Amino acid sequence: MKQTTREWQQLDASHHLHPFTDFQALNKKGSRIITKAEGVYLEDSDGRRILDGMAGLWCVNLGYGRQELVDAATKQMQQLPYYNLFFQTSHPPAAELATLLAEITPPHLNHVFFTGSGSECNDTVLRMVRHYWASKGQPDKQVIISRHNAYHGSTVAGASLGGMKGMHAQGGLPIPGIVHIDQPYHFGEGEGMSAHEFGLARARQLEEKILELGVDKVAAFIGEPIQGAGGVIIPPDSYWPEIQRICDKYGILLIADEVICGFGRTGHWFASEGFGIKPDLMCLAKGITSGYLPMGAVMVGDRVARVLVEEGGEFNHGFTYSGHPVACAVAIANIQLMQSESIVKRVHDSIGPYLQRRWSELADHPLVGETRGKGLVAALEIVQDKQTKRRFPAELHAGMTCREFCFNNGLVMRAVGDTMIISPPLVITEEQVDELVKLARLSLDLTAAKLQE
Ligand SMILES: Cc1ncc(COP(=O)(O)O)c(CNc2cccc(C(=O)O)c2)c1O
Repeated sequence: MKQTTREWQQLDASHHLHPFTDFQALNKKGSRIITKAEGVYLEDSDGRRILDGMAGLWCVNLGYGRQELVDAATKQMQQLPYYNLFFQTSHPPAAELATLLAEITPPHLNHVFFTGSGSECNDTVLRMVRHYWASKGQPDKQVIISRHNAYHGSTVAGASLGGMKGMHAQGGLPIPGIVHIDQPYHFGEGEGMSAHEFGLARARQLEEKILELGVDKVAAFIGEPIQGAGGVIIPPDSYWPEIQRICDKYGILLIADEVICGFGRTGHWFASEGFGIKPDLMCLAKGITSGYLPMGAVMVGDRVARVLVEEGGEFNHGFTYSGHPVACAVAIANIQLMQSESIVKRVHDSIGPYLQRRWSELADHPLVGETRGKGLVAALEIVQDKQTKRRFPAELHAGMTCREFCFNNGLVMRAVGDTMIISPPLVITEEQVDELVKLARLSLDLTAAKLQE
């Protein structure tokens, strides 16, 4: 079906409702048609090459065009394209991937519940932790505490666990039994406190909330080690150890949502290791298959797995595509490539520090109030005044303006409000990091000129 860009755009506008999109605005503008990709580069229907600074949606960790992943999918598709895990059946890819995940995740995480996405992971953990406490004779321990501006997906439970007002406003969310405390966003909400004291203050809101609700009502706390879609909110070092201490003190379960942070993104296989926390449950998706096929997995810690296995009876939950065999085969090949190419070590020891060093040079730009990052995820804050950190008036849409300049200059950067984000494939080279930073600086220059018009 060879079409011109305009023809693709017309078909798309006539029939396709995009996620998180103002449909009318996009139809006026016309969608950008991405037709192929290789390494860290996309190509659009006009042949333009674009450096994918977002690895798709934080997920194409091994980059595009990895033939090993295509071969793994083809082989499994030919062998067994689908079978389910419901009828007391399993298949080799599911058993092999579960074993591999138990090996590469922290030592107390030895059981896997497969899903089809990150949102489905979070729906799973909500039901799982409530079932866990009910199985222990404490059915009233139902509440899950999350954070404002968290992102945990778009299903009803995922969006409710998330803390995004715009999502809660559509569909009558959050559902009961989910409450939110403030996020550890020092740049935006630090109120003049040092990072250390701010991290403790925000973590201690968890203890206040537990005591307000009653320990006998609280099932778990959920958090992204680094909040991704909320704007790459990297908590102060004092934050996570205090959260862990409070969870341990009151015996509530700790859920780490590593859909973005997992699989090497922060320079560790899993960010929980880097932040020194020991989650009872860990949600994984995105990088598990480098985005080549949809997959999610909930890692279940021994404390929870023992109760579910020995006392839980049948856990009435699961999905048609839980542990899809082809997705499992691609995930196995993906993880094995990460191991054989020492991807995580390279992020931790070389390309991660290199990117963070080059990225931090942008802090001298007149528009930039702060740069921050860890491993191969980074952000910068666009401000009108560097000293006071005053933002531009919202109606100027500084972030979206910068994002458009990026695209037009051949770079994908994500804008969350006036925070610009990068999360490139983990295989990016130093030369490509240089190109990314150069294009980012050019886009900031163009944005500054536009905002001063
Ligand atoms: C931490 C976290 N948890 C759960 C999900 C949901 O995963 P699924 O999408 O596979 O159901 C996510 C997904 N994160 C996500 C998804 C789509 C867009 C963006 C963005 O930053 O624009 C971020 C996520 O970042």
